Amino acid sequence: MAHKPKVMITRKLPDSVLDYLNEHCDCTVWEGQGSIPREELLSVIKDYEGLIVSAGPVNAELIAHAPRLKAVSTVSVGYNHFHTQDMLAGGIIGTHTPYVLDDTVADLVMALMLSSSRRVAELDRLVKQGKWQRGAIKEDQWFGLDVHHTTLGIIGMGRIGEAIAKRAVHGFDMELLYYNRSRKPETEEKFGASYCALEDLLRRSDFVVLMTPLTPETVHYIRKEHFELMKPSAFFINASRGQTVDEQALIEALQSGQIRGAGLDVFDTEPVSPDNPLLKMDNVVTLPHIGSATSRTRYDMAMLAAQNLVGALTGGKAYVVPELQALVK
Ligand SMILES: O=CC(=O)O
Repeated sequence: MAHKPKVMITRKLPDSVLDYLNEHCDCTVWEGQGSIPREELLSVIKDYEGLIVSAGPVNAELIAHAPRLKAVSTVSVGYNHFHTQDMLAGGIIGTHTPYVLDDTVADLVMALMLSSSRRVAELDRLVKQGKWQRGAIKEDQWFGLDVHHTTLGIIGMGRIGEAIAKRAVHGFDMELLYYNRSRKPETEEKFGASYCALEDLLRRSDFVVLMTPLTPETVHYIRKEHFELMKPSAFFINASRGQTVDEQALIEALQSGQIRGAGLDVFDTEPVSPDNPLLKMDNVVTLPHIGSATSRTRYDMAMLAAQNLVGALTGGKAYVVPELQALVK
């Protein structure tokens, strides 16, 4: 019988994904609560050739404990937990799950825009608290701001940025500005989008959506001086990674009224600390990092991560992250 690579799976996966993996690999699944403790992972990883994760650093420390490791597959599109220099030096292939979540994350970004500007979460709380009584509150106190026919600025025009652009331009008649490392002439044509400098985008947008991946270059990419440029009526939406924003500067911009509100799916520290001031603000919609969390998309991501791992271990097809593609050429 052909050699089946030993694979460690550090998170729960659907049964049919496990069945697929078991056909190709000799699998061990972490059965404990939550994610596997680091010490536990470091102590068992020495026997494994493959690893499935969704968080936790894949770095020199882990690689030093893993003499047989060949590939790590993350069940996420973001791979900021991959220390790609260390992986390159160790010859460890890293894969991720692009494409399958683009529309689902774009839907959530629209939800954050709509719920922050139309005060959906805030007014839902108010109704449930029995405060919807005629005359008790002046109705215009509940008014929000429109999404349609306003200006959207997207920072980071990748696949998810494009899926947001499609909804915003074709569904909500929004004018689209974008800032990206490189210009995207096709996107400009398809959505009538204008490429502009970051500062210009911040000044002109009613909604600023941050979609840039977290890399060493994008840590605290949006800071105090950026919020200072935004309109007092603008909303800041983040569904990328919390560390792409200086969270303290965001808190201060919201407290001082420099911007009108925010829709956040990600935080500097996750799970977010219960005493984070953002949780006390009615003008901020807070979600627990659920951008891709629909049953179908999470299933597709799990299956793609499994296929990636098998592909990476057997020389087949896999979505290897760009920084590590040299390992499979
Ligand atoms: O945040 C989710 C992902 O990177 O897939």
